[in-house]
Amino acid sequence: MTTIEVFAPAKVNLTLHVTGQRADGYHALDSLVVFAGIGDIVGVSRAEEPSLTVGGPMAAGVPTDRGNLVMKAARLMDVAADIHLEKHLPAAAGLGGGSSDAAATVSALARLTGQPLPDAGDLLCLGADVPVCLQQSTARMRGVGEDVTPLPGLPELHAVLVNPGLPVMTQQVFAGLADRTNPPMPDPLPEFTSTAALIEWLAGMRNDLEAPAIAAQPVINQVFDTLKVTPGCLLTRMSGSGGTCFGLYGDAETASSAAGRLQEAYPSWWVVATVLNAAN
Ligand SMILES: C[C@@](CO)(OP(=O)(O)O)[C@H](O)COP(=O)(O)OP(=O)(O)OC[C@H]1O[C@@H](n2ccc(N)nc2=O)[C@H](O)[C@@H]1O
Ligand SMILES: Nc1ncnc2c1ncn2[C@@H]1O[C@H](COP(=O)(O)OP(=O)(O)O)[C@@H](O)[C@H]1O
Repeated sequence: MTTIEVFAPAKVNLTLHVTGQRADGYHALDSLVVFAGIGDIVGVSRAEEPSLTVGGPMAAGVPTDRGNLVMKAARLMDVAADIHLEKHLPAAAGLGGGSSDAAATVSALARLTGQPLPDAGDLLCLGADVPVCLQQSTARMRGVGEDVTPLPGLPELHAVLVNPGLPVMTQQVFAGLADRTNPPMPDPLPEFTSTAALIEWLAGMRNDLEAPAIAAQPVINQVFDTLKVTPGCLLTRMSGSGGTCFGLYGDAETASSAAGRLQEAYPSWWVVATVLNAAN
């Protein structure tokens, strides 16, 4: 029996500007999206009836029924498959775990069956993050998530991702926005010749969802405070609708030592040192 495995990396929003709201309630975004070295793994093989097993260190609480986005992705492809999902990413964390799993499922099933990939509109129905997650490469994401422009050549970044273990509901965070019409990033984006230049520019950008996410889960403030004082931390920001925040560092060793300190001080938090944008 042929099994196809696809890596589903964490999505990290280096910036997330909310620039408007559509009549259907969805928000217009302008976001610089990168992918991390950590992620879930999706394995698919053909079956008589659809089935799903979920394992891995972050499996607790992840749906194992038709509500799982990997099952929705298989239904969209109209393929009966045995799916095994190995969760390494926290759920409801601003890392697009479910979206990345769904995109990986679509890719895996397309390879398994030879079917074409679904069109952009169908992918968007699985989740606003699914189109960018299908690309798995650095991009500027606009619209509600359907407008994905690849951004090759961005310098790679050494990061620590920190999630305090409390789920954050994306819909609730968008609903808590005080202002829905904020400035986009510059167009075109500047060209970055070094990591330092990129981080300096990022410091002038924003994640507009930080304030409503902190209102929903005040522990995010503690994550920021803790990350900021780790030696060598150059920038902190929240990813997506939270609660995962990231710190950026000048090199892998400094990031890894910051992660070690954080994990020791907060054993219940999910802490990972990783490279963002490596395969870019
Ligand atoms: C905020 C972002 C930023 O990358 O990331 P996450 O926090 O999910 O990782 C995404 O836009 C989330 O994408 P995704 O999680 O796939 O969103 P969906 O399931 O389509 O939508 C969840 C809810 O978020 C709100 N939503 C989502 C996207 C968008 N452009 N406008 C919205 O208002 C809607 O209230 C929707 O009901
Ligand atoms: N494969 C999946 N992995 C994680 N969560 C999933 C998955 N499929 C469905 N879900 C549901 O989607 C919700 C959002 O999870 P997730 O996609 O990880 O959020 P975020 O994009 O904020 O990181 C979870 O609360 C969970 O119930």
